[in-house]
Amino acid sequence: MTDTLAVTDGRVLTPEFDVVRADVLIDADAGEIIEVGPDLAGDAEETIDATDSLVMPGLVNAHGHATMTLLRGYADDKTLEDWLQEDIWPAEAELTAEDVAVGTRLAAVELIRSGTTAFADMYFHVGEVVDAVREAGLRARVGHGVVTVGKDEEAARDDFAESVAVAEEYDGAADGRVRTAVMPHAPHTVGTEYFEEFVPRAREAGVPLHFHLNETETYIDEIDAEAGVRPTEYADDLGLLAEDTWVAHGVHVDASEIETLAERGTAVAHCPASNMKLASGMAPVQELLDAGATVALGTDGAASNNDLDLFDEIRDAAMLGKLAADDAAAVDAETAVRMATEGGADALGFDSGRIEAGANADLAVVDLDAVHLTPEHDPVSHLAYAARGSDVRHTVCDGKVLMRDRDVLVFDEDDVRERAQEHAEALAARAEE
Ligand SMILES: N[C@@H](CCSC[C@H]1O[C@@H](n2cnc3c(=O)[nH]cnc32)[C@H](O)[C@@H]1O)C(=O)O
Ligand SMILES: [Zn+2]
Repeated sequence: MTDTLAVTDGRVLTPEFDVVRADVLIDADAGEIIEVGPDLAGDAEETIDATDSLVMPGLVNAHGHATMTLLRGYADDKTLEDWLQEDIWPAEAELTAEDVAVGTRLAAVELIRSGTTAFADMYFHVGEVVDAVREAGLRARVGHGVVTVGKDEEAARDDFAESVAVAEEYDGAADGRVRTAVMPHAPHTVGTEYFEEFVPRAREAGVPLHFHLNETETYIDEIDAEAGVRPTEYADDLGLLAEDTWVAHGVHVDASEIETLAERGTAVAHCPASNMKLASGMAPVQELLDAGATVALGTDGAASNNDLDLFDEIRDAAMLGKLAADDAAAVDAETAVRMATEGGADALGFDSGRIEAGANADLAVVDLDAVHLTPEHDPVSHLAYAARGSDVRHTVCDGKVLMRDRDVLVFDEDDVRERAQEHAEALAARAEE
């Protein structure tokens, strides 16, 4: 007999965005939703209570660098270029595999606490990331980030080759919860000849690609100077754009680039908090959506955010989307919540982000019994504009309970925090030597 779990006595956010009273019955072994409907508790071996709560799809963080939690608050208030070159890259040069293990666990606890069940990760020491994901019970699309600028030919080729090898090695790890992608950092930080050599190899390996696109004007100028075209056209010519590819940011995309992304089916992971903090600009999210592009949400690394609470991104995406469009009706509440759930799942290629029979059992149960959520006119409005990660009571991923009544079950949280503090201090000391 299969293990079953029922989420009982709550209200459920349906794929149509109706809110209905229903239980959710889950096959915990298969990690799938069996049924959504009334009175299913009797059929289950284990139950979790959702009284006064809203059961929503687990949030999907579609762009980030989990280990960068160790650099949270390390360097703030700078442009992207200065911040990376003066602070982040020197610190990352000192990062060890153990730092990645510790930092990714810290990120995992934060994600679970705020109802995120799937995330994307572009970093290095990917084996450590995979181990942390396995232990956390989360779902992730991970990859090794490639930078070739400043490297000699051999080191550059090794870096890209490693990204392909890592993607092949770990795809399907952690009972299939880990999927992979080849992750060249950005069009301007990887040389053309390396894209030409390795993109076909990534396609042969059957894995997606993920990279930063048009994050700042400076980055666009670099491609313009080198190739005389917009970066999206440059990426398209190199075969980088496809349905299973998703890009981060897409801040400064013009009308023809928006059309290209939509035509290729390449999703955009919008990172509003990171874009505001680094003053990168305002992504034309409503225009992307109107063109038919899939838009997901990401936090980016914690060092440019400075947390991993996707409820902030939902709210920021709605707010910034209105400002960018100069239209208060742009990026409405439902749209913003959809980007953080089904948009992210579609971008990352997971059958999650919807609470319906047959989908992955990835859920967040949000406690609506709170002063800042009173009164209730429209729960979807609350999810977009008033709820926060700390309102999440239970987190379920792949049919397993990762957090119950705000108690994270998969890690010793105090131990994770203590080790993160130690590793962050030692890292900062090495970087300043
Ligand atoms: N193997 C590469 C590492 C690339 S990982 C991905 C990189 O993205 C960097 N990163 C973090 N946030 C941002 C951002 O907002 N824009 C661009 N890069 C970022 C991060 O610091 C990390 O170095 C190397 O040898 O340097
Ligand atoms: Zn990034």
